[in-house]
Amino acid sequence: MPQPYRPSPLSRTHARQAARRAADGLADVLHPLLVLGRGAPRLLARCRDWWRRTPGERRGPTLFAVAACGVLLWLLPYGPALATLCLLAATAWYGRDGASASAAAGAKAGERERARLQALYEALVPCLAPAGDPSPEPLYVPGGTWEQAFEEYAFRDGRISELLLRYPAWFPDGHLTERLRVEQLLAAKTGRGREYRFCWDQESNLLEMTALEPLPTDIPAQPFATAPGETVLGFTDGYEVRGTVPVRLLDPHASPRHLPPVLWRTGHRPAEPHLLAVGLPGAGTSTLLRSLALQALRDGDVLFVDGEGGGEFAGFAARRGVLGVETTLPGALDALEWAARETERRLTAAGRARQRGEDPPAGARRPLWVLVDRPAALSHLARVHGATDPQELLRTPLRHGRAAGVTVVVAEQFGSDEELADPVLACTRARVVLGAVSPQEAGTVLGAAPQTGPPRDAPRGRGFARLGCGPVLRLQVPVTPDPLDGTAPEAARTAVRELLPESVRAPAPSASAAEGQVPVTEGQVPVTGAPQAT
Ligand SMILES: Nc1ncnc2c1ncn2[C@@H]1O[C@H](COP(=O)(O)OP(=O)(O)OP(=O)(O)O)[C@@H](O)[C@H]1O
Repeated sequence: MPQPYRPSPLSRTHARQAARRAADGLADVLHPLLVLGRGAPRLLARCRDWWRRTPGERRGPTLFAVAACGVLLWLLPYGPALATLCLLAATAWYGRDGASASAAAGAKAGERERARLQALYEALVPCLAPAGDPSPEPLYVPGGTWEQAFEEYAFRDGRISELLLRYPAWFPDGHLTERLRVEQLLAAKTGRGREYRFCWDQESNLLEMTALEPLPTDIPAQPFATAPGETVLGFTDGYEVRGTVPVRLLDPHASPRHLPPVLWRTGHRPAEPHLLAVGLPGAGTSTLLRSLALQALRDGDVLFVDGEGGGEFAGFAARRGVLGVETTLPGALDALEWAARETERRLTAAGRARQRGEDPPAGARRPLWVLVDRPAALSHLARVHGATDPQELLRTPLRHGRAAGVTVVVAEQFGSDEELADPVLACTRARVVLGAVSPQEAGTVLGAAPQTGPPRDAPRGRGFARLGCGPVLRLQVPVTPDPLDGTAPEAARTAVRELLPESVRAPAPSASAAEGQVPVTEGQVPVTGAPQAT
């Protein structure tokens, strides 16, 4: 049966490019007409404004002077032609690109929009117009109008969606608190419940505000199309990252979308080999760990240490590639001691192989992920019982994990993050913050404050990510619930179940596939069954 014709994305792109080229060509040909068409309403608007500003007693003489000039031009040889030429020149001048943007915008703005812009301007006056402003012509003055400060704007659904405003040169735009004051005011006055991106152009004293579309919250766990060594932390805005991955949505009837992922590179040469995620309670850090574990299990082994002991990772127990799910202090200590020894063993094995001019053995190459949820709780217990601090045991995997193919991910809650040990803070250069935290709080974890702040009703799994010294990206973690959590949507739990490796009780698929894996069930200490542990 012949298949229905489905245009490929490439041909659509070509069609779009062809249409764009045709439109560009047409715009070039019609450019003079477009300039005149743009200039005429601007000129009219200026004349109307000027007429409105002219006091009543001067309107009569002005009209008389204009009429006299008109008659004179009419009588002069070539007068009408000269007048028409002057009018065309003036129209073209006002129609040029960037000419009198605010005046043009003002002409387009309706009464309600003008009122909104004026209200916003007046709200900004106390922030941007202090007593004793030294500028001869202040941009922000009580009783001033928005046209003098707002260069560009756009409305969407009756609310301001974009704004480019000029701020005074004296404004301390290098101070985070001063910036945040203006940003919070703008966000509050332009409509709550939305997220905004603020770009401060310090060279030109311009602030650009853009209302952002919400990030999609219906992306289930799935095998993402990534290169080896790449892990999807979540999804972000299209303008921040290059490239997209095809994504299936929770709704089985919805067509797949191409979304921009936040990709974290792990393996032997990454700049950010370990990750620290800090979140508000219930914001989704355990979910992030589950999402990472499902991706890591495609070609590696995973060891869970759950400091809270809430059974968040019980669904992973007794699965192939899962070396352990430790929920108690003794179990966690044994597991982390093993992870430290395993890191050393891999380093030694890889070093010896290199001396012989060979590749490291497969057992030293297979990625190992150590996922630690709430280590501060374990450290507290260890202090009480006089045991070794589990975070200290992470020192070796954190310091040498990169060369040994060991990746450490630590998740902690705000409030307990001060109890994170130095090695954890020093070696985790990939950072994630989850929950509706203030930009300052996010900045303490990420090392730079985000240009946006999450709305008060931030969905679960929403936050920010920063890889090394890169930009702060908005992040939405895929829906990856505990498959045993009855409150989570069934479709999302099924997606997780489908990705979980087989149970260790199922017959091994083949000897080579099981190489380097020794399954350990929940509560078992990985050290006893650790592969090639020395
Ligand atoms: N990205 C997400 N999309 C949808 N639901 C989520 C997401 N992240 C978390 N949730 C839901 O929010 C609830 C809390 O998630 P999770 O247990 O991961 O949070 P947490 O930060 O570990 O909190 P706590 O440490 O207090 O348990 C769960 O019901 C989970 O299914």
